[in-house]
Order: sequence, then C-alpha cells, then structure tokens
Amino acid sequence: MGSLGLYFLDVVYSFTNCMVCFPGSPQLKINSRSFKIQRLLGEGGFSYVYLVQDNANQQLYALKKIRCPFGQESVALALKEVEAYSLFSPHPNIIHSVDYSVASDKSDPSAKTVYILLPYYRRGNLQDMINANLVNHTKFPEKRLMQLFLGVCHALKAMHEYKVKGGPGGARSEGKAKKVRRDAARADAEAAEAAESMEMRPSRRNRDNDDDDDIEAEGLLDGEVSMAQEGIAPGGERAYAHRDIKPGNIMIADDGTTPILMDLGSLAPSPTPITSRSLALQVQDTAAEHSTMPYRAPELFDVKTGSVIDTKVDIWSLGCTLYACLVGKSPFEARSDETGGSLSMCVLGGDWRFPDEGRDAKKNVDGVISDKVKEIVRKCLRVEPGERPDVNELIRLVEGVIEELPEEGSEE
Ligand SMILES: Nc1ncnc2c1ncn2[C@@H]1O[C@H](COP(=O)(O)OP(=O)(O)OP(=O)(O)O)[C@@H](O)[C@H]1O
Repeated sequence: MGSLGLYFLDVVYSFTNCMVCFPGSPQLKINSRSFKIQRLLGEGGFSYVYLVQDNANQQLYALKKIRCPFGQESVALALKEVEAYSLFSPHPNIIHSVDYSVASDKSDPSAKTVYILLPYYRRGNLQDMINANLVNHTKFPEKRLMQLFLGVCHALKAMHEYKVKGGPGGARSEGKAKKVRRDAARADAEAAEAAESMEMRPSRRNRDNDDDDDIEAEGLLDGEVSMAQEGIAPGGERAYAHRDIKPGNIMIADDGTTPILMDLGSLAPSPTPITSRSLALQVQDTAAEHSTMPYRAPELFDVKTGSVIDTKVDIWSLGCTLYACLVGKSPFEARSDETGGSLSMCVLGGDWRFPDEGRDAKKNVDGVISDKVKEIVRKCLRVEPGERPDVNELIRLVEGVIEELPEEGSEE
C-alpha cells in the first residue's frame, strides 16, 4: 500500500492529555514515531491544525486534529476526508496525507479523535497572501496570478474528471466492496472493545503484519468517496466536486508559486440529481455546513427538487476566488458590504461588480484589472450553472490569457 502513502497510526496516549502533562514541550507519540507539537497553525470549523516536528529527523508536518464527539457518524465523516487525500495522490496541486489515526477519548470512549498528518506548507495559503496585499497596498502581478490560478484549475480537473484506479484485477467489484464493509465492521467492533477497556490498542495493522497492506487498503477504501466508484471499470470516469474552493483552502508550496488544493473534507461524488425534497434539503444543509458562504454557488443556497448539483459549483467558487485575489474579498462580500444587502440575496441575484464598474464606481481603484482576466471571472459567475465553463474550457481560457498578458516587469 506504499502507493497510497497512508499508514495507520497509533496514538499511544491522548494528545490533549499529553499537552496538559508537558505544557512546555508537548509531545505526541505516534506508532514508533514521536512528534513535538510546536504551535497552533489554524483553526477550522471542525478541527485544529498544529505544526509538529518529527523528533527523529526534525521534519515539520501539519497535524489536523478532528474531534468526533458524535460517534461513528462523525468518525466516518473525518475518515471520508482521509480517503479523499489518498484518491488523487500523487498530484502536484492536491495535498496528500502522510499518515492518519483514530484515537479514543479515555474519558468518553464513544468520542473519537481523528488525526491526519499532512505536509507542512510554511508559506500559508492564498488568503494569507490576499491579506498581505491588503495590508501592504500591493497586488498580485496578473500573469503570475493567472499561472497560480491555472494550477488550481488543474487540481480541479483531476477531481472533476477522476478516473477510477484499478490493477489487473479491475475496479473494486461489488463483492469486494461488501468484504470491505464486513472488515470495517469487524474493525469497528475491535475499536469498541478497545474503548471499553479504556486503553489504546495497537491498530489491527500492527497486530497482524502478515496482511497489513490488504487491511490498510480495504480499511481506507470503505467510505462514501470510494464506494461511489462501485460498478465503474478501471479507467472509467467518476467525477468528484470539491465543494469548498476558497483562498483559505489553497496552500502555497515552498517555491512560492505552486498552489496546493487542500481541505478535502467536503469532497463529494458528482453529479447529484435532486430527486426529492428531502434530498434537496439534505444537500442544502451539507452545503451550509461545509462550503463557505461568500464562495458558495447560488444553486446550493436554494436547492430545487428536480435540479442537478454538479461540478459547476466549483467553477463558481473559482470565479469568486479569482475575484478575491484581484479585489481583496469575495465579489458578494464586496457587494453586500457596499449595498448593505444580504449576502445570499447578492449571490442568488448574481449581484456583483468590479470596483471600477457601475454607477458607484470607484474612480481611483488601485491598479487596473485586464479585461481578459475580468472576462474569466464573469464566465465563472454565471448564475445558471450550465452557462459556466467546465474545467477544460476554463483551462483553455486561462492559458489563452496567460499567453497574452505581458511578462512581469514589462507590466504597467
Ligand atoms: N498543511 C498545512 N500547512 C500549513 N498550514 C495548514 C495546513 N493545513 C491547514 N493549515 C492551516 O490550518 C487552517 C485550517 O485548516 P483546514 O482548512 O484544513 O481546517 P478545516 O477545519 O477543514 O477548515 P474549514 O473550516 O475552512 O473547512 C488553514 O487555514 C491553514 O491556515
């Protein structure tokens, strides 16, 4: 299973307890590797992300700690994220996970914590760059911005046109999927047993090294994300939508120019035909929980029965992201700040504009945005999903704009 690059981790003692015991230099022991917790990197809606250092080789990682207080359902959600990390790996513009683990809470065995070890991106994310631009009154050189944007488009292409993997044995057959579910249920029972005895046990993988590769693969593949591939032959297409594209979810690699799409917790198979009112409400609630409002597509605010939610939700969010890089905030945040109207009304009405447009245009806006770049934003922000470009068309458009934009230095 080396290709998946994922390994079960055994957190030997609780991370939280550990921090209480050694407030000066909190340590986390994972399997045979121990990590020093350096600092909190960020806090998401459902998680904390810490900077940790491998004691053996001083390598830095980001450790995402997801609390799952509501039992199996919330653990399954967190594991869906782990599963998603393995799906697209390796890809130069999509984050992969290095390791993961599920730990039981000693004080409440029904509560679990999922730890995901990720590569650490010291330059932060695109939102940090936008904030720095706002503070320093600087802007992204357009050509460089569009090259970065192209990298994000390529990450999305890998998701929107995901091809089912499979060895000579073919894709996972239904029979195998059932076996996977049986194995997972057995693993759950073992975990419950371990929780009852109020102690962390080595994972099944480490207790049974004879077939650990198999166990690891199956454990990982038994989730919503890969189950969506059932019945699709190797090489067949199984589209996924990221559903939470925003500047804060685009990390910047150490070279300073390569974007890395992260936070795959909201990934979902696409398209989703909305066949009933209850499904419509479910999709709407999930969107409200997992996708960030100023970047959320209009069709997710008011999901209609009979409609189809597809990968075009990401194209909308990409348009908002590009605008935010150019102007400093999402087009709908900007518009609702300007008019005092509600954000959702602005989104649903497609009510947004560039700062130098409209009756109340700002005359002396910092820097001029090229018409061709504006046009890309406009195409992505069509309220009707069918009118937005798909990822291939978008890539073609962006490549065309990059070719036409002047080299940095020769820019005004
Ligand atoms: N690999 C990483 N390297 C450096 N910083 C990171 C890394 N992963 C996450 N962070 C930091 O932690 C923050 C929260 O991470 P993340 O978005 O994964 O959490 P989340 O709970 O899914 O958040 P959200 O509420 O946005 O969905 C990020 O904005 C970033 O600042």
